[in-house]
Amino acid sequence: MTTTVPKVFAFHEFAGVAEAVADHVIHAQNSALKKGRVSKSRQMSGTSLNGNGSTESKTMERVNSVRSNASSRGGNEDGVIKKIKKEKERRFKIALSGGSLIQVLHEGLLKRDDVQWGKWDIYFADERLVPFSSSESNYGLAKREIFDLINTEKHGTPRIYHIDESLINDPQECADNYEKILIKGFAGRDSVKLPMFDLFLLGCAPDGHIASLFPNFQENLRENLAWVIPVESAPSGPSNRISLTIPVICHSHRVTFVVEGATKAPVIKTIMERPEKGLPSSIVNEGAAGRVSWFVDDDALKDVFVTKKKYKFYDDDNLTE
Ligand SMILES: O=C(O)[C@H](O)[C@@H](O)[C@H](O)[C@H](O)COP(=O)(O)O
Repeated sequence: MTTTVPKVFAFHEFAGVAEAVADHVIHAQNSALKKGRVSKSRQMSGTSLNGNGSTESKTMERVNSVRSNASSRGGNEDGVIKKIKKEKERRFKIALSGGSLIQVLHEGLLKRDDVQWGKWDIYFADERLVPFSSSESNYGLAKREIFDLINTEKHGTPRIYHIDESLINDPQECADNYEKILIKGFAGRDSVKLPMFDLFLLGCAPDGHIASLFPNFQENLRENLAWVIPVESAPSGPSNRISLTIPVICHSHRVTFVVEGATKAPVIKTIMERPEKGLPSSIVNEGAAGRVSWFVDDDALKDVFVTKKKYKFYDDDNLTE
């Protein structure tokens, strides 16, 4: 394994992590939707976007203006109109992990006014096979801490793709079913070898697991066919789970780790300084090289020898990406 150094953004405290992660997520959203020109990057109030992200009237205004310009020039406007409509249909595909990441997103995203929730397709990086009402359910936690708190009238309703709760007693069936949900959402397996998320958000546990991929479960880490696998006898937390696989994570447009707290310092040290140990995060740092960022607080970076960067907030008003 070659050593690939990801971008590591360091923060003095938790609040800083939450704000920066929210900004990073919204930039990924704007890049995916190419809507940067509509929103103020750190807008906390002002004109909001409706459930379809761009307002219906804005799109129609653009379509009408293309029509009248084209007809005054005697040109064919169809191609341009198709492009505008296609842009309107774009969606932001994101995968969420569970754990403390959900609290970070709660703190950072809910106060931002430029989240186009109505254009989000939300999937889960992994799920613990417990009822949604359990405090251990990733979907349940995200629902209570984020989805239920979105002002959907103002920002629209995201499409949320979770596991089928009726299958929690059968990990293989549950994984297969969730894979089918992904296949449907990503235009079918025949046409895409791997789904491509715009943004894949991960935490990292003190034992080194990411999503539900545990360091000593080598077979799971080597899986290269399935998009979703069952995980049984997990060494921490609920023992039955499902997880998206390494190739799916690494195929994402952006992969972002969010890690805080002193208990994580030893594992972060190993990930950053000893990639040859092959911890799941090191595999991702290598497999998605150039697309990986880490948002880490100082406590988790204690005694870690790595180049730290200061996060710069985006100004998406002039987004051209
Ligand atoms: O269901 C899971 O176990 C999570 O998806 C898992 O991968 C999580 O991201 C890490 O355990 C970190 O969790 P903390 O941030 O809470 O330590």
